[in-house]
Amino acid sequence: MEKVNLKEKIRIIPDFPQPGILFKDVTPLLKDAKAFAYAIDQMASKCSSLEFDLIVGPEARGFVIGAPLAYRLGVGFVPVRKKGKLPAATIQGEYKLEYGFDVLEIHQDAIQPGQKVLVVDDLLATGGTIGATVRLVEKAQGIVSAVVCLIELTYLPGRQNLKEYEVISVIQY
Ligand SMILES: O=P(O)(O)OC[C@H]1O[C@H](OP(=O)(O)OP(=O)(O)O)[C@H](O)[C@@H]1O
Ligand SMILES: Nc1ncnc2[nH]cnc12
Repeated sequence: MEKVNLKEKIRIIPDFPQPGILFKDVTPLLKDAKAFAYAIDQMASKCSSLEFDLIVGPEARGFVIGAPLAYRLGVGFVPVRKKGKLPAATIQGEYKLEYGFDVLEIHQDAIQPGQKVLVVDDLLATGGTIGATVRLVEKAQGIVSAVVCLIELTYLPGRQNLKEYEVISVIQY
């Protein structure tokens, strides 16, 4: 596939959603068919040597990236959602964001004990969201093979906060 400069497709919005945050807006990348396909293919190729049975991704941007990656890699997708959205029995975990707190949930029966999981999101900042997602996978007795993100903010301690896990990213700031 023809190379795409993915950084050119990411728009940086200063002071969103609060002062001091440089928000990395992936919507221009998502609406560009070639860039979106190239981004998913780049993520997929970085996963080629890993063993996994499932992708787990957190709401909302983790769905937009995790679901096409699951399709591309030929595995199923399991959603992790913000509190109160999943209909069946759940496991819950609290987490801290670069800009706030929230609770995430996964269906209790979404992962079979021992299944290998790739945790996927659009962006790794502090690692709060992915850390909470990893904890939910492990509470469900899944095994985290790796954490895979499109974007990594290397000026924040996401990778350090996930140091027990392999962390893969395609674009770094
Ligand atoms: O590494 P962290 O500090 O946890 O930050 C990264 C998370 O923040 C964003 O999600 P957000 O909570 O803004 O929700 P959204 O996907 O629903 O927009 C992003 O999509 C990641 O999930
Ligand atoms: N700086 C940032 N840009 C986009 N999404 C984010 N999630 C957490 N921090 C973010």
